[in-house]
Amino acid sequence: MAEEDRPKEEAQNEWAQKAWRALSAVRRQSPLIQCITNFVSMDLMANTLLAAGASPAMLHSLQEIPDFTPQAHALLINVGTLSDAWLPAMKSAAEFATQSGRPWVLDPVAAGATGFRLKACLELVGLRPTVIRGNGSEIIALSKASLGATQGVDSIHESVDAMEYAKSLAKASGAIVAVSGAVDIVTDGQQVVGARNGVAMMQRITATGCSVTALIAAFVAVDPLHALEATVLALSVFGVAGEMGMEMAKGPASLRMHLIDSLYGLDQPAVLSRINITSLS
Ligand SMILES: Nc1ncnc2c1ncn2[C@@H]1O[C@H](COP(=O)(O)OP(=O)(O)OP(=O)(O)O)[C@@H](O)[C@H]1O
Ligand SMILES: Cc1ncsc1CCO
Ligand SMILES: [Mg+2]
Repeated sequence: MAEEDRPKEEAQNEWAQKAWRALSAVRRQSPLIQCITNFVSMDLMANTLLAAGASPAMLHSLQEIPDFTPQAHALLINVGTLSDAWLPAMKSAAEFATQSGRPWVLDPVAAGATGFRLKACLELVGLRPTVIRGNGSEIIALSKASLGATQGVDSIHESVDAMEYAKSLAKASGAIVAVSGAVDIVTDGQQVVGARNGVAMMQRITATGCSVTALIAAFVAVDPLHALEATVLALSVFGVAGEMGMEMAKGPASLRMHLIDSLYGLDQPAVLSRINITSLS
């Protein structure tokens, strides 16, 4: 190795060690993750959390939140199939999580697609999520607080196009902001870290983004004082599972299965050799 590459290599190794420790903590502690999520994502999200060693619970009744949310180690709110009836439950759960000192994570699906959705997402941001994870178009819409520039739930932007918007959203909201894509970008408004794991085929499976947001909730649940690190580690670990799954897959449907199997079976050598995280700031 060239002398000048050594610090980079050391930083990379450090991230990889942290990833293995974080995944091991999730497996050991099996944090309970309350997910208020869209109908499309429920199955893949619950199975992603189980494969990682966490414990998912898809509860969204307003009446159950006072009893249940304080018991959960983290909360995930995803507005993918938002309706009038669900929004009060989302807000109540966010408030209970915060009051109970639990981290909560927001997935602002298609934030720029409709006025109702954008307003709801902005109100949820006002309830101080620990982390916000979206695709490029979602983070741009949320940061600008304006409609447009999205293809429904799919992004028309590269994650790197959203970097400055992510930083300003992080500064304005106090949340860690993550933008998924070829490079997953994570920022607290100052520091920016990139994770380069994953395969493009993951975009061809619905709810991989939703599921990695739930995985972020699980990683933050076991290390709530280091939410930026936990977020980038969750994104990278999910990406590694995608890379390994792709080696066995024939297309999106078999990738979905092999990704879950790979996440479940991830071992230390695979994590240490594949994690690809670098500082971008
Ligand atoms: N070009 C790419 N190369 C590698 N990984 C990618 C690429 N695009 C997306 N991913 C990965 O795919 C997953 C989903 O990201 P994506 O940006 O598609 O989320 P999303 O649009 O919110 O998805 P959904 O709404 O369907 O849940 C993330 O883990 C991300 O890292
Ligand atoms: C396809 C779709 N529509 C609303 S939510 C969702 C899942 C991916 O975000
Ligand atoms: Mg999404």
